[in-house]
Amino acid sequence: MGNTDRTDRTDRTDRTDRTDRTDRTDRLEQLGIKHKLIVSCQALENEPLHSSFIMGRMALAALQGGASGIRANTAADILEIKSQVQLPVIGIVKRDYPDSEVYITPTMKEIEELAEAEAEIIALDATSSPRPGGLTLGELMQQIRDKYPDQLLMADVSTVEEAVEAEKLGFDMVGTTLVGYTAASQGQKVYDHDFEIMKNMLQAVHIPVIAEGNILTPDMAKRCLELGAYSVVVGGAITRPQQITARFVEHLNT
Ligand SMILES: CC(=O)N[C@H](C=O)[C@@H](O)[C@H](O)[C@H](O)COP(=O)(O)O
Repeated sequence: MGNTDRTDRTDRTDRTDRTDRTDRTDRLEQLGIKHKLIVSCQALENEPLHSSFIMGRMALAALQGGASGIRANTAADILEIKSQVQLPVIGIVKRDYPDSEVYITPTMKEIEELAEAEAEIIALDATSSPRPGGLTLGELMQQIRDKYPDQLLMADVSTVEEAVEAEKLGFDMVGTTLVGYTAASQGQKVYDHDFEIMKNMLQAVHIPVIAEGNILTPDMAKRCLELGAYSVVVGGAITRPQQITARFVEHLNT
């Protein structure tokens, strides 16, 4: 009898999870970012363009150029961006914690800030790096899903294994954002060997794969979509003039 009760409860939970997931998949489709360009508008405290006002105008420029979505850091920037453009936002909060290398939306606190700012998608570090407070990614996911069952979640990963794990944990999409930025992916670039890591991720998971990180040219962005990426996120090559300038200068000096 007890077992039957448990089975019924598990079935119900499974059904609810499946319904939530189907709803979220429909909502992702409705955002209109499939096969489209998303522009990341970010400037940290140590960057010349650090300012919510400027990020809002960057987003407006991106909209005028034809972007279909924006990626942004902090609730303040997201609110300003949303006052300028009606585009879906992938929100993150970059915050350093003393006991962890994880800095992209590391804890529930940042998730709450982004949910409050109504980011259509929340992205968080889903690498195997140890998290603040010793919480596992699975434990954090459980907390997020308990509080925000409808929230679309993007896993920023650095390896194929992390992408597989993210899918198992119930993320709605996975991004190549952190390729080259973790110990596990040191020395790699997402575009190496014709985007080999991304191709392997596309083989390994069923959820959408978003190409992000070091996509430097329109050709690269197009290639990502040709290979099957759901969307492509471009940041520095569009919104960080210091990086763009350095690329020109370096080329002139070689
Ligand atoms: C590694 C990390 O912290 N990436 C951050 C994630 O949001 C941003 O600083 C990047 O600009 C963004 O991922 C887009 O990439 P790129 O600027 O290379 O096009």
